[in-house]
Amino acid sequence: MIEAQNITRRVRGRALLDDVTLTPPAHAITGLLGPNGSGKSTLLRILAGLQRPDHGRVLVDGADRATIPRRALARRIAIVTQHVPADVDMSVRDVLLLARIPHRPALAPATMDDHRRAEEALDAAGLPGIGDRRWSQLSGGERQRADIARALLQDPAVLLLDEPTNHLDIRHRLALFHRLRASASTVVTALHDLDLAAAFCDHVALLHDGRLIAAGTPAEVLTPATIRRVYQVEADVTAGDDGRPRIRVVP
Ligand SMILES: Nc1ncnc2c1ncn2[C@@H]1O[C@H](COP(=O)(O)OP(=O)(O)OP(=O)(O)O)[C@@H](O)[C@H]1O
Repeated sequence: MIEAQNITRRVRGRALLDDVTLTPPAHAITGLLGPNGSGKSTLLRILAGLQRPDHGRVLVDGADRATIPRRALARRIAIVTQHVPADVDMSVRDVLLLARIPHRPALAPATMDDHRRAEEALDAAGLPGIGDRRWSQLSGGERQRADIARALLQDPAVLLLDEPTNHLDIRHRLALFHRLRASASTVVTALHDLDLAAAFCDHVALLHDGRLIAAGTPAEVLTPATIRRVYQVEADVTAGDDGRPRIRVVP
């Protein structure tokens, strides 16, 4: 559905991404892992079309994304960036309704159904009744949850999330991943929390210095040797009853 082929991105001679090929399985959750500065956000931004690669291409349903009209892409791909903009002078409801624009004729106003769905999206995000609040007045965690609700309201075939849990408390982290698991979208999410990745991702891809060094199931990728190599920490990894790895970083 979405595919990165041989992506290289250089800035002032330095490779932020070096020949990265990623094929996230459709309708599954792919965790994009790697230390700070390893290239996760850059890859997500290139997948979303917010940045261009110097080499390589992104395919969407088999077609080069550069050839697909913006509006058609907006119906298929949604992104939640790491730093959700706060200085937006709009109501929460109006921000969410932006997600429906690609789904209706140009310049047509939001429909009753759009309004109903926006309220439902806020309810599902655990934010009932906040539609009239100003976006700029939400807390960091509320804004992150509302922005994820906006992206889901876009009904994207591909949902790209950059550190979607960095402002969320533990309950809302779990709630988010249960929702992602229930969604039909192909999800690619940058994550620092290896336990969360092990528990919920179907597939993980590990970046290190702009290179993809491992990809596969969490059990295949999240081994003590790989964690040591990439994160330079010692970790005990055991298999849970569900076969998924449980990771305990040795202090
Ligand atoms: N516009 C830019 N110009 C120069 N360097 C950049 C630019 N954007 C990103 N970088 C550098 O590219 C590298 C990869 O950054 P990126 O944000 O993709 O990493 P990341 O894996 O998402 O990191 P983090 O986990 O800290 O969010 C970093 O070293 C960063 O400093």
